[in-house]
Order: sequence, then C-alpha cells, then structure tokens
Amino acid sequence: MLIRLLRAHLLPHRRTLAVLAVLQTVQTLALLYLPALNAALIDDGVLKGDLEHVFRLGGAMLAVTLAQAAGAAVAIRLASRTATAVGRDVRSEVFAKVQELSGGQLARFGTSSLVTRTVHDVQQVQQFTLSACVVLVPVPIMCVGAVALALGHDAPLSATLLVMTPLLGGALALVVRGLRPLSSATQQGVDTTNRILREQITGVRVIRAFVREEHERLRFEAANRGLADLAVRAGRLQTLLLPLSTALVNVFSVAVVWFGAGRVGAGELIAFLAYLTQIVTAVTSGMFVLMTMPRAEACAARIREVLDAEEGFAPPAVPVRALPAKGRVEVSAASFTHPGSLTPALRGVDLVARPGQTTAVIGPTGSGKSTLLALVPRLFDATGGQVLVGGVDVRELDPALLSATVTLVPQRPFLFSGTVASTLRYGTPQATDAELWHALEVAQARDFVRRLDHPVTQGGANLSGGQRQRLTIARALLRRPLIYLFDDCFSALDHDTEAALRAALAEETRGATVVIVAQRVSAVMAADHVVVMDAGRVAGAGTHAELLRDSGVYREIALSQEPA
Ligand SMILES: Nc1ncnc2c1ncn2[C@@H]1O[C@H](COP(=O)(O)OP(=O)(O)OP(=O)(O)O)[C@@H](O)[C@H]1O
Repeated sequence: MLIRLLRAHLLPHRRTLAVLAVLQTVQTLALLYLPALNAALIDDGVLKGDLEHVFRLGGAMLAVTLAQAAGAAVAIRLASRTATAVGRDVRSEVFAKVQELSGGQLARFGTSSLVTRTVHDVQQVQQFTLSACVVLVPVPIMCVGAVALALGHDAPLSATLLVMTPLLGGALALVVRGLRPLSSATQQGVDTTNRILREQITGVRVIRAFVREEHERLRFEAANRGLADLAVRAGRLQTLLLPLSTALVNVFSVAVVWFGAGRVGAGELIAFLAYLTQIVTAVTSGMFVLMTMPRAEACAARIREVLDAEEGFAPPAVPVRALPAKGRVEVSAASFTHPGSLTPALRGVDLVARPGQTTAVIGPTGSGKSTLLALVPRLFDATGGQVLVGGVDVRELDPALLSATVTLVPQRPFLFSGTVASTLRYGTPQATDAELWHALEVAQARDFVRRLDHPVTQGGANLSGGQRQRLTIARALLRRPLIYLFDDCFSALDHDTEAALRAALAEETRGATVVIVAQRVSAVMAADHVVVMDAGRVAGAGTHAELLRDSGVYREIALSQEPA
C-alpha cells in the first residue's frame, strides 16, 4: 500500500530524486574516503614525522569533509522539498475524493476518521518519505563500501564486520517486527480519541444538561490512556535500538583492537574502528526508517481505503444539457435503502410535482420524506425506479445543470462561518446587496439581521435554530432555481413568522416548482397536491379535502393535530 501510494506520488519528482541519489552517493563516498585518508595521515605522516604529508592529507581531508557536508545539506533540502510536495499532493487527492463520497460512505468512514486520515495519516506518510529519501541511498552504499574498504585493508580483521553487520541487522529487525501491530492500533486509537473529543465538543450543551461531565471525562480518559499505553509500548521497543547498537559497537571495537593490534598499523586500526562506527550508524538509521514504516504503512492503507472507495455517483457518460419539461419533477416507483440499514426507507414511491404548483409531502416521522426529497438533487441515487427532473433521468443530467435547477433546503440548517453576506452568497457570489436584503425580507430574517457584515460563527452557532433556518431559506432563494425543495425547514419558527414566511414565499416562488415536507396538516392544507407517506410507501395522494375523505393515514394525522 505504502509503496503503491509513494510510487504514484514520487513519479512526478523523478528528476529531483535522481539528483538526490547522485548527491547522496557522492557524500556517502566522501564519508567512506575519510577514514582511509586519516589512516594514511597517521601511518605515513604523523608516525614517520613527515609534516608535508600531514599537511597535504589534512588539507585533502578538509576539502572532502566540506564537499560531503555541502552534498548532505543540499540532499536534505531536496528530500524535505519532495516529501512536503508528496504530503501536499496526497492531502489534495484525499480531500477531492472526500468531496465525491456518497452520504453512506461518509457515514461509514465517519467525519473524525476522515479528518484524521486527511491530516494526521498524510503527515505520517510525509515523514516516512522524508526519512526514506534521506537514508535509502547512503545506507547500502555505506554498509557495502565500509565492509569492502575494510576487506581491502585487512581481510581477516574484516571478518569481525561481516559477523557484526547481520547480527545488528537481525536484532534491529526483531524490534521493527514487534512495532508493526502497535502501529495500526495507534492509528485506530487516534481515530477513537478524535471522535470522542469531537462528540464532546459539539455535544457540550447536552453533556451539561444531563450532568454527564464525569461520564464523558472517564470516556475520554479511557481512550487517551489507551493511546498513551500504545505509545509507551512502542517507545519501549524503540528504546532498545540505541543500547543494542551501542553494545554491539563496543563489543566489536574491543574485538577489532584485540585482533588488530599486532596485525595492522595504528592509523589502519583507527580506520577500522571508523568503518565499524559508520556501519552501525548506517544500519541504525536504516532501522529507524524501517521502524517508522509500519506506522506509515498503516496510514497509507487508511488513505488508500478512502482513495479506492467507490465514488458516490457515477457521472453520466453523455450528460444531458437541456430540460424538455423544464421544472417538472417525477419520481416513479422509487426504492431506496440507506447503506447499513436493514429496512428500505422508500418502497416504490411515485410523486409528480409541476411548475407553478406546490406539492406537499406529509407523513409520520421516519416515513421516508427526507429520503424522497434527497433523491431529486442526487444526494442519494434510487436503488430501484427512476427520478426525472425536467423530463430527464437525474443520472443522465449534467450535474451542474441539475444543481442549478434544484435547490434543497435541508431539514437541519448548516451555515459556514463568515458574515451574513458571505453566507447568503455561498451559492450565488454575484448577488447584489439589494438582492440579499430582498431574500432576507422574504425569509423573514430582516428582524434579526441588521447588517450584512454581521458575523456568522461555524455552523451558525451564534444564531438561534429559527434564525439559522431563515438564513438557509434566504440563501436558497437567491439561487432562483426552477425547483425548490423545502425539507421541513420551518419547524423552528413560531406560528406568525411561519405564516408570514409562507405568504412571502408563495409570491417569491410563483411559477417555480415547490415541494415542501411538513409534519403539520396546517402547513400542507393550501398545497395543490399532497402526498402522504407511511413506512416508505405512498399511503395516499390528492388535495387536503380529498385526502381527508379518502386516506385513513391522513385523517389520523389530522385528528392527532386537532386542538383538544
Ligand atoms: N443516513 C442514514 N443511514 C441509515 N438509515 C437512515 C439514514 N437516514 C435515514 N435513515 C432511515 O431511513 C428512514 C427514513 O428516514 P427519513 O429521514 O427519510 O424520514 P422522514 O420521514 O424524513 O423523518 P422525519 O420526519 O423524522 O424527518 C428512517 O427509518 C431512518 O431511520
């Protein structure tokens, strides 16, 4: 997963990576050359008292060191630029994909998990990319080079290195294997902690109202402790790395001195010890990257899960860009089951809404009214039957045309942070101030909106439920669509405001197709056509008078709402 993800995103940076590989090779070779120069300086210069040799080799060492440092610095800069670019691109791809997911898929992943995957998981992959770019080339060159150079100096003494390298590698690989299961568990732990935190922040009023602070504190603490325990277990394994490598270096340094003292000169012995340290450093930094790999792999798998998720809606192969029947909405024999739900929300539902008319949908709670409305702008696609807008199947309609033709005012209002003006202009950036005031007037929002630059906080939290509903209605009116769908969005308004709003709306939406979902019979009485829903089916259709006469379900609703 990780390799697949990185391969795709590193491909555009192949030129930078090639330069990086050359620089890393040069700087690693320079590092390997230094102990050999040092050995010659000691054995042929210092010990023989040849000062000129000392200066010449000393100068060469300085030049090699400077070249190595410069190469390493540029390489790290390139590596960090590439890793940042990979992180940015993966994040953008995940973000774009999330925008395309259907409601069911969004619910399956969960908001918190999607945020964690887009931000935190991508960060882990980015960090891994950086470390891999830094160590991937130098480690093998360093290991092979140091062993080869040591062999060239004194073959029997090099046996110590040949024994030590796999030993070190094997021990560290065991540590990495132990870390793997902890990594996936950690990512899930981050998800859980984020989800609990999110619920607690958004539900803070409910927590206080039900005096559940202690319960919530314990819930968060349990998740937080779980996450910390995982970190401690991973940390314990990681801390083995340094003592393990240090112990091995020390043991083998003693072995090198022990066996080499009589065999080679002092300079060569020092060079040997330098190669030993270089190998350990290389293997340890390689292992460090391998250690971050399980976590990056777990993150990459979670990212790929989002990227590979089926798109919510297949775009039409040949999109229809004209509406033969303008504002007509026709739902025929539509069925739909929410993903993860056992019972269908809609079973063979028929509805026709015509321009210039108001069609109302009424029914008990959970009878499928919102689901029915959601089929029209393709928030969901019907699993059976057909939905036609302007005489065209919505699945064949150009998505931009569909969204310009249909405006749904949802049951639960949602506002983005900004000002009243930016909120209203969300779908119509070109609307003038005069148009905004007019929309506010129709939506009965002028009594609480004094200024267009009045701030609106995230989700409209600084407004009452009814105020939020009215701003959402004003925002929809500005789009001037052919088809308005109002999903029970007057529920938080008092009787007088609702009546005034309905009267103003009737005037404003004259000629358009209006479909309203309502719970109260008083709200649907004036509609041209009323559809009664019951348990996902149409239980009756007609005018208020016809339904009172013919529909048992409608009569029951009407009776239950009569003042006692
Ligand atoms: N996202 C979802 N996932 C699973 N099931 C869902 C989802 N949304 C709605 N349902 C189910 O589909 C059925 C119809 O829900 P819907 O919201 O359409 O009813 P409604 O008539 O609009 O209800 P209300 O008047 O309470 O708003 C219900 O049984 C509900 O539990």
